[in-house]
Amino acid sequence: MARGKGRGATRPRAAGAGRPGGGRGPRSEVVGTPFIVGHLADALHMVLKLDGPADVLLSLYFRKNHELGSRDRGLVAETVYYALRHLASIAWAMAPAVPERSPRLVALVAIALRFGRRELSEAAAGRDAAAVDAVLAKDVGQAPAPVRAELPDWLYDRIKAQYPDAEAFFRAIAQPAPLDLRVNSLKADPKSVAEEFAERGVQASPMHYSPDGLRLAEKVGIGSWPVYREGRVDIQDEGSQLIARLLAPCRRLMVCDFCAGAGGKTLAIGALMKSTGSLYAFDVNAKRLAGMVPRLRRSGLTNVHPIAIRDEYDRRLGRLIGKFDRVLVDAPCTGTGTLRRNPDLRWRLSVAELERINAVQASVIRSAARLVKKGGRLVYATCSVLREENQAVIEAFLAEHPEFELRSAPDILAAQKVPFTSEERERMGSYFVMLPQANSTDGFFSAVLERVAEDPARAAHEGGALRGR
Ligand SMILES: C[S@@+](CC[C@H](N)C(=O)[O-])C[C@H]1O[C@@H](n2cnc3c(N)ncnc32)[C@H](O)[C@@H]1O
Repeated sequence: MARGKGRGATRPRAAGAGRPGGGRGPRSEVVGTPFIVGHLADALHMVLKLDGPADVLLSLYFRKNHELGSRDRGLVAETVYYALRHLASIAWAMAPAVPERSPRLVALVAIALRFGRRELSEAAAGRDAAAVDAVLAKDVGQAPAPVRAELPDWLYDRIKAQYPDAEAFFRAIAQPAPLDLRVNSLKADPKSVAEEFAERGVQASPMHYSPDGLRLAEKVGIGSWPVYREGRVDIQDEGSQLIARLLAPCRRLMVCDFCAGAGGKTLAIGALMKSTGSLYAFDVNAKRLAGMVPRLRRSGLTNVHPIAIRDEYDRRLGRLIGKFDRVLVDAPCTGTGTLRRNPDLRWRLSVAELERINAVQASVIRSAARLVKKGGRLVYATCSVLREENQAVIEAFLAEHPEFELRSAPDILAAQKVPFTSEERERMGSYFVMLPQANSTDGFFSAVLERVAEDPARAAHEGGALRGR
C-alpha cells in the first residue's frame, strides 16, 4: 500500500505505549507488541461488524478489558480510528480476505501503516508477517477512485458531483478533527480560559470564526478538569457554535430548539440569551435529552425547559403554535459533515437510510415551522454535506410555504463580527455552509427563514372560527 507507507509513520507521543498497563513493566521496543495487537484485533472484531457507532463499541470494549492502561487504550483507539479511515483501501489491498473476518490482519496492517512496519514486533506478526507484507506491497494508486477516496460508491458519486473541490474534501476527511471548545460566556471568557489551559501546558488558540471558541493544539481528556466540570467550557465544533449564533438569540426571547439531543446547541443558545427568556428543548429521544441535564447543571443556565416529545406532531406542541421568536431545527441527518470524527459512519450509511432521513427532515421542518410567530425565524441546520438534506429540503419547503422567506445567513453572522471573506460569502450565497476542506471545521449547513405572514391554513381556520361566532 504505497500510499499509506510512511504516512504518519511516527512513534506515538505516549511514552510507554505498547506496554501492558501503559507504564508498568520493562520498556517495550515497538508499538505493535502481541499484547497491543491482540487487543486491537479484538476491538476491531467488534467495531468492524459496523452494527453500532465505533465510539460506543470501543468504550464498551475498554470497560470490559481493565488490563488496558490509559495509554494502551489511547493507542488502540487511535489505531482503530485509523483503520476505519482507511478501511476501503485496506480491504482492497487484502482481498480476497475481508476485514470483518480478518480483524487480526487489519490490526497488523493498520499498525504498520500508522506507525511504520518496524513497529510490528516479530512475535506479534507471527505467521501473518508475509500476509502483512503482501498487503503493504499493493499500490493503492491502482485502486478504483471511491476506494482511494475511502468512501462507499454512492457517497463518492454524490460528493464528486456536488463539489468542485471534492478531492480536497476526501483528503480532509482522512485527517482526525481537532478538539474544539466553546467558552461559556456566563462564566468565563476565552482569554482567561486559554490561560487556564496554558497553566496545564496545553495551547488553546482563539478560533478563526467563532468569537466564543478555543481550539486545542492537542487532544486531551478534559472531562475531569475544573475548567470543564465547573462549566467554563463545553466541547463543541466551531461550525456548530456558529449555528447557535444564526438564531441571533438575545435577551428575553421565546426560543425553541426542536431537535435538541443532548443539548450541544441548546447550551450555546442559552448562553447567548444570557440565561433570560425561555428556551424550550424538544427531542423524541428522551434518553439523549436526559444527557443534557448534567451539562445544564455545569453551565449555570436556568432558562432551559427540556421536554421529550412523542414525534414532531406531539399534541402538546399545539398550544405553542405561533409563539416562538426563534425555532431551531437541528435536523436528524446522515452526519456526513462529521466523517473526520466518526469515520465508521460512511460504512454504516446507505441510500435507503438517506431516503428515510430525508422524509423525517421534510416532516420535522414542516411541523416546527408552525411554532414560529410572524416576524420570527426558523433556522434549519444539518451536519451533512449532501445537497439532498440541505438546499433541496429548503427549496421544497419554501415552494410549499410562501409565508417564509430566506434571509442571508452570512449577513446575520457578519453582524456578530464573524469574519467571512468575499470568496466564502460567494460560495455560501444566502446559506451558511462550512466544509472541512475549506474552513477546517466539520461540514455544516444552515438556512435562516423568516415568517413574513401567518400560516395560511391557520389564518383560514381562525377566520372561519371567527365568522362562525
Ligand atoms: C443532529 S441531532 C441534534 C444534535 C443537537 N442539537 C446538538 O447540537 O447536540 C438530531 C436530533 O433530532 C432528534 N429527532 C429525530 N427525529 C425527531 C423528531 N421527529 N422530532 C424531534 N426531534 C427528532 C434525534 O433524536 C436527535 O437527537
